[in-house]
Amino acid sequence: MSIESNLLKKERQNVTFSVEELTNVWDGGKEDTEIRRKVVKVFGDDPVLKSPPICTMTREERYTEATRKCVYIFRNMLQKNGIYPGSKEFEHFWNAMPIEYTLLIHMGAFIPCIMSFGSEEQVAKWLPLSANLNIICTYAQTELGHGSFLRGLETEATFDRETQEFVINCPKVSSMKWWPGDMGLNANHALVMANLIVGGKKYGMHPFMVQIRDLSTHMPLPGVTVGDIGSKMGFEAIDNGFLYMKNVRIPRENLLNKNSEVKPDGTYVKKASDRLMYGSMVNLRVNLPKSQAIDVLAKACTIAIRYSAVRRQGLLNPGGAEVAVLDYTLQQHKLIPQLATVYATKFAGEGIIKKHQAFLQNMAKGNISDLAEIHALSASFKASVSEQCTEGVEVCRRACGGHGYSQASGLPHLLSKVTPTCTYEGENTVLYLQTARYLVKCAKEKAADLPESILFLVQPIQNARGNITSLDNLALYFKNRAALCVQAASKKVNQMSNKGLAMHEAWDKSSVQLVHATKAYVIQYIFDAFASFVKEVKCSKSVKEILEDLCCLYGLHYINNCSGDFLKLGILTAHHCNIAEEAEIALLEKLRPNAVGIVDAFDFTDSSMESCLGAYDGNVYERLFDMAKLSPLNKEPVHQASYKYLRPYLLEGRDILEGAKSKL
Ligand SMILES: CCCCCCCCCCCCCCCCCC(=O)SCCNC(=O)CCNC(=O)[C@H](O)C(C)(C)COP(=O)(O)OP(=O)(O)OC[C@H]1O[C@@H](n2cnc3c(N)ncnc32)[C@H](O)[C@@H]1OP(=O)(O)O
Ligand SMILES: Cc1cc2nc3c(=O)[nH]c(=O)nc-3n(C[C@H](O)[C@H](O)[C@H](O)COP(=O)(O)OP(=O)(O)OC[C@H]3O[C@@H](n4cnc5c(N)ncnc54)[C@H](O)[C@@H]3O)c2cc1C
Repeated sequence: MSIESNLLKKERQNVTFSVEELTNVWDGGKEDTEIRRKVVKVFGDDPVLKSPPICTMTREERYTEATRKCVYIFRNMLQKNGIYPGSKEFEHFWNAMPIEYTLLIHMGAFIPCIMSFGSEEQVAKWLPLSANLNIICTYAQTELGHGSFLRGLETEATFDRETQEFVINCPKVSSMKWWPGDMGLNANHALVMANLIVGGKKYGMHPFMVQIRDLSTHMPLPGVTVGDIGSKMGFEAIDNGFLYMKNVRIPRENLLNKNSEVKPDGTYVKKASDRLMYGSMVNLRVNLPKSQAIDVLAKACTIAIRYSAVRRQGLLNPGGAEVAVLDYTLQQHKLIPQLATVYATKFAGEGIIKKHQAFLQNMAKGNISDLAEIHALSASFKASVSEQCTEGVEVCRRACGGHGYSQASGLPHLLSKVTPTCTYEGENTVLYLQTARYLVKCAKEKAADLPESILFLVQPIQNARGNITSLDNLALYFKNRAALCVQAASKKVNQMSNKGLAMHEAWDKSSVQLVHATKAYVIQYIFDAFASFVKEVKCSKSVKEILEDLCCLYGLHYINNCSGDFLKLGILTAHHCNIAEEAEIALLEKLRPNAVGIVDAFDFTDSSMESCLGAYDGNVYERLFDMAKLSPLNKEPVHQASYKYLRPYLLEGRDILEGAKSKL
């Protein structure tokens, strides 16, 4: 056993709580842990799902491997292993997925969309085909020229009464669909968001099923120009695509018509609120943070904390032995708060998923009264979590020094996976502004007209009592700050408008404060939800203590990072801020011996991380060396480029050096 493995073994011996029990809490119960492990094992044991490490493959190989494996998973493995939407197995399915995958937009975005936009007959037609991969369909909304401002989308679907068809056109280069996942190479259909035009009248964005490739040859159909948009910062395996359509004709029935319909005579019938057109985005914003951001940060923490526990660098005591970098207070200050973020966002996210499920049940009965609340909550939650996790992964990467820059650490891959969560499914600033709109409206309402989650905005500010670092008091500081920030931002909008500015100008001039207020709102939501979870969860004292400490650390770390705000608003005094700083440092010291145990509790398999720094056994140096040997550049002892370009000068060097030697 290597020295490094021994060091991790010792770390594990010092852990003061049951790692298995924390795993159960993380998974949602003992039974869930068993199910997750079962799913992970089935996938992990299957030889068809083995591939070379991603950092040794080209982009083309990565796309090919990911497609090969996903087709196998979706066609052969899901049904066979009882993994279907609604099952417990499905909830843990992400943990078993290969490190890279394609067909995500088809499975994760298109299928939910067909279910929310399609009539019963349309769902009956398209759902089995797509579930069996008999068709592959992308979600084509964003265009080259517009992504955020959906009313600016330019693709048109014009109704031709004569032929009972819609004619799809991208009038300009800027109107071509750009970015949709699975679209470049795999999809033969696209759910296209286009402006509906009937009899010269525009009815706004509607969803259309458009076939883009031939069913037998997979060649693009007449009028369709489609392909891959090229290399990106990450997502090498995914064929994000472009799609240009010129006079592409589709049958009238291909307008997904659950919410609105065009009759054969051209009559437009609206069956439900326009807002439901945005429903698919709410659905993804609620569901993507866990798998695409929180788990990614959890993996980055696992890698950085295990590595920091084995990496020896420098001395704490003059004359003493070299210490693990995790023993430095500053390294703890970088990494342990990231662990707190993982826990806070995961448990707060579960609350939002439950709220969304309740909303969907009500919607099925025709009641969409909670739509504004769930839209505001999911938009700001997606924005805040993606931001916190992206920052957190980069902190973890840099905390691994030089090796964190190597693809072999697994950290650059995680960073490039989490970064676009700040952009896709709604650019974060744009989403914060959506929530701000709701908050400003709520701030003007009477308490009786507001949902419980927002009531604090209009209630009198309460003073904290007793220990300032108690979870109750921390929750109160966050609530007070959110209420005061929202009130201040609303006041600014009003003042600007009273000065004579048009409402949209007043809004833009106040937008810095509005986004700040929204961030304050969503952080109070996350803290409150995590604190409530910690209070209610049934577990042993030692596990509860870990969760309480993580919750307290989440609150204190946030407050210490923006204490100016709390001071400015009169919520905390300088004396309170000093106490909060010291309390955070004390918590870091307290959590340090359990840090490896806490990341072990995430229970990630080595193959799900592909990290030389983060493997369970801690054998970092051997793994780094082995991975370097696999680099395609090391295939031959001398690379062709050296022979081709360097050799003439190297030979000159040889002659000079050997000449010098013979003169000696
Ligand atoms: C086997 C696999 C299993 C999978 C499991 C699932 C796991 C998931 C994993 C999937 C990973 C996903 C990977 C990547 C996906 C990327 C896909 C995309 O980016 S796709 C592209 C994503 N693209 C984007 O996200 C685009 C972002 N842009 C937008 O969303 C909109 O254009 C806008 C909302 C910002 C403005 O639009 P505009 O028309 O100017 O609107 P106004 O401002 O004038 O407001 C009008 C009124 O509407 C209201 N309202 C608004 N939204 C909503 C809503 N959602 N709801 C309700 N209401 C909403 C608003 O409050 C207001 O109300 P009021 O005040 O009047 O009462
Ligand atoms: C990896 C990846 C996968 C994607 N997958 C898909 C997909 O499957 N399907 C699909 O349809 N799309 C997809 N997209 C596109 C994605 O949804 C858009 O990129 C996103 O919605 C942002 O829109 P945009 O690119 O137009 O940014 P822009 O809106 O142009 O943003 C540029 C800047 O302008 C700012 N800005 C914009 N509006 C405002 C405003 N009102 N006030 C203040 N500031 C503003 C933004 O904050 C940002 O700083 C994907 C994108 C990526 C990166």
